[in-house]
Amino acid sequence: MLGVQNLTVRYGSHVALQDATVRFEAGSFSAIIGPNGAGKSTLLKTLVGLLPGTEGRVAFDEGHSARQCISYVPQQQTLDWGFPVTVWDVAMMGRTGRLGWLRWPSKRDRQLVEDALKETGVYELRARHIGALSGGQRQRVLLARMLARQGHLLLLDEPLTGVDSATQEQLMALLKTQAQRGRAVVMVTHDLEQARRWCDHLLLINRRIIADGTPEQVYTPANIEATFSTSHLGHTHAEA
Ligand SMILES: Nc1ncnc2c1ncn2[C@@H]1O[C@H](COP(=O)(O)OP(=O)(O)OP(=O)(O)O)[C@@H](O)[C@H]1O
Repeated sequence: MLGVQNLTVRYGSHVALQDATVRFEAGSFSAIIGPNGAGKSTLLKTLVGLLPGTEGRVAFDEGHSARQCISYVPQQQTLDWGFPVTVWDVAMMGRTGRLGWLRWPSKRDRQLVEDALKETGVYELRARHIGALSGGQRQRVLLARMLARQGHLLLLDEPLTGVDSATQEQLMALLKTQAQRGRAVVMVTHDLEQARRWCDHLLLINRRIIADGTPEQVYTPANIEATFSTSHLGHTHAEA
């Protein structure tokens, strides 16, 4: 459904990602895994279109050419939670765009927001200011905004950070359901074990793609070593 071909991303002279080629399919739940600084967020931001000036190609299959079909959930800590809006308002942004609404919500918009808040378990909190939420509740609100958007491609950057283990399981089940409904779900995570249990497609990266396939294909001692060893990082540095 969505892929990158021979993608290289530089920040100034620093090579964050080198010659990466990968596809993410509809109906598949993918995890991007790697150590800090491996280029995981960079890959996600490239898919969303937030990083111009890259080498290589980002390609969508026919019928999915518009970036409008992407729902992106950035890392929770990159957002301003002091903003004076409610849970309902944030979820509604999935329908109407940014604050200062680009258009007035329709009845369908309101229904989709209500459904999304119920599915993520925060409907009861809909009138609450987002600054008054716990970490796990904030993550659910971000997922509600994502669901309300009704995108075909769901891209999530570390959606499990700051979330207790019971809630993590619920959120993973929710994402799995989205994949089973035919969406392409792509998540950045540090949790290898969780990715192995829930995802059918894993991508190990460390500034380049180390391994790409099913959990069984990808989780070999050699691949784990190549992904997480610091000597490899040094090697890539030298190449860059
Ligand atoms: N805006 C930027 N300007 C300069 N360098 C950047 C920028 N964003 C990221 N980098 C660098 O690019 C590399 C990859 O960053 P990226 O955020 O993609 O890593 P990551 O795998 O998501 O890491 P983490 O697990 O720590 O979130 C890092 O070395 C980072 O310092």
